[in-house]
Amino acid sequence: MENFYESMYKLIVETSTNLPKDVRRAIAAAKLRESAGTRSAMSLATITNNIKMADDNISPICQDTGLPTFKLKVPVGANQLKMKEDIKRAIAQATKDGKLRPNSVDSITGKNSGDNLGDGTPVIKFEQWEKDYIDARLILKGGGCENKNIQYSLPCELEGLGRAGRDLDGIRKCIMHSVYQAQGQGCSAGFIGVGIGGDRTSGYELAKEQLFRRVDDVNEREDLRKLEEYVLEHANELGIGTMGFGGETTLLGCKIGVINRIPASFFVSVAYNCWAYRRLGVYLNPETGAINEWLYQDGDEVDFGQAEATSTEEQQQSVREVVLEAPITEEQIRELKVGDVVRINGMMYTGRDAIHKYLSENDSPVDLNGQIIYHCGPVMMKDEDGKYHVKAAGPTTSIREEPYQGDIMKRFGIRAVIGKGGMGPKTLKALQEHGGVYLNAIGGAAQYYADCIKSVEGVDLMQFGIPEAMWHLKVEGFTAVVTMDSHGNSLHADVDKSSLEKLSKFKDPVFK
Ligand SMILES: O=C(O)C[C@H](O)C(=O)O
Ligand code: SF4
Repeated sequence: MENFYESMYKLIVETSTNLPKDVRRAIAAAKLRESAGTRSAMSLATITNNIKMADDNISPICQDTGLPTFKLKVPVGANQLKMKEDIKRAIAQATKDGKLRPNSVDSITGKNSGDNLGDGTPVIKFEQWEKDYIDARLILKGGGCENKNIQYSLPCELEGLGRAGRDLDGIRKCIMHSVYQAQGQGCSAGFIGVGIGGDRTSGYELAKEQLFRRVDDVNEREDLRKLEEYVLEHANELGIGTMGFGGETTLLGCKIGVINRIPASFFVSVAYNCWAYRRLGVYLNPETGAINEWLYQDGDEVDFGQAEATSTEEQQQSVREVVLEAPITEEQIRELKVGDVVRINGMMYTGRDAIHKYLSENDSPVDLNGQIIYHCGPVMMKDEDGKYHVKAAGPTTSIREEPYQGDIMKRFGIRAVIGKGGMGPKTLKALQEHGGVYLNAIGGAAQYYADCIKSVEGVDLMQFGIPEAMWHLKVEGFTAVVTMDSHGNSLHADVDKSSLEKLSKFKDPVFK
């Protein structure tokens, strides 16, 4: 097994940096469907650009490299203890090399282990089989989409859809609802794995197992094949679109599996995966551990078309572009409206969960008056001179900061926050009262945004670990869309409302 460590290192690096071809094909098809010039089309262009940049830089597609989860099928007699040790070593090395973000934190204290190793991380699952080779697969599923997983216990009442009973049609309603409730927060357009049956644990297990299926495979069960096709077609009629901006493509894949249950329980478990669907696999020689074959990567190179979606002159004119540089005044903010595209130059400060809690109880280490907060936990690398360089830096889900955001903006005079997925009524009210704006960046576009960051000018609160620290970033041409303005408008609230109306069209029974 002399090559096993090296094979696992390659599997980790490829999974983090090289999006599988079956996923690329689904994204390319979605890009063709969106009308040029819309916000969704522009977002998809940024996404495909980002995928290419990750290829070229061999850097993480998204900064959140998730909870690494390995699934291995091994011949009888293979030494699982040795394999586990090699996998852990490869994880630590890939983290050191900036291919994975240090993502393993103590659940209670929040202390980051720094190397992605710790109790329960990474997840490694073994199964024995009769074949004479090793099948090793890895999925890097980030936190934003993981938080949008959902489990239904049938029968239940669902917003928009009414009663979901204990039958195929009830299952259909749950799956449609799961896509609606995710909105853009799991970085749509997404992929879902569905597990029918089992208990709460094995149901989710089965749902996640479905994410290892190929995007273009066909379910062997006729009833489930029909259900998969139905969901894929109709979920795209909800109008949630890329990043929840509205549009034609909300879902890129739906895979459903079923296992037995016990009479009292009827679970439908849904695992939501963002467009940055990073899962790969290899077949290995069981003696040496060398890679014999890569999975999911067959077929031609995928051409995403032009880097920028073309738009008609009329559409271009309807999108207003504004350049902002901090410190920003209240007047500048009041001029911004939902739909405006903002290009930012100059300074911004990262702040996510730990910083928001900290700022709610303490003074800020820097003057934030007129400044911009970026909800982001980057991947950083230190060079020999002790200088930090950004390896990946896309936005994180903003709604987690909802309890703090409005108060913090008012207290410190912050004028703009950048994140993804939108925020709730409390923040919207604060934006209106204080004169603030919420800017939506494209989730997962970590290479694209890293490229806009010209230098790291400093860092505070490093005790929270790399992703949670407050990084002082100097940016150029950092582009985001105003989705909540200081006049009480929220694109997120609008899309939520209209998609709920559309969801209710799927109330009537379809599968008898
Ligand atoms: O943790 C992050 O950087 C992002 C996270 O995956 C999210 O989607 O919110
Ligand atoms: S930021 Fe978006 S693309 Fe990245 S892991 Fe989170 S949900 Fe996925």
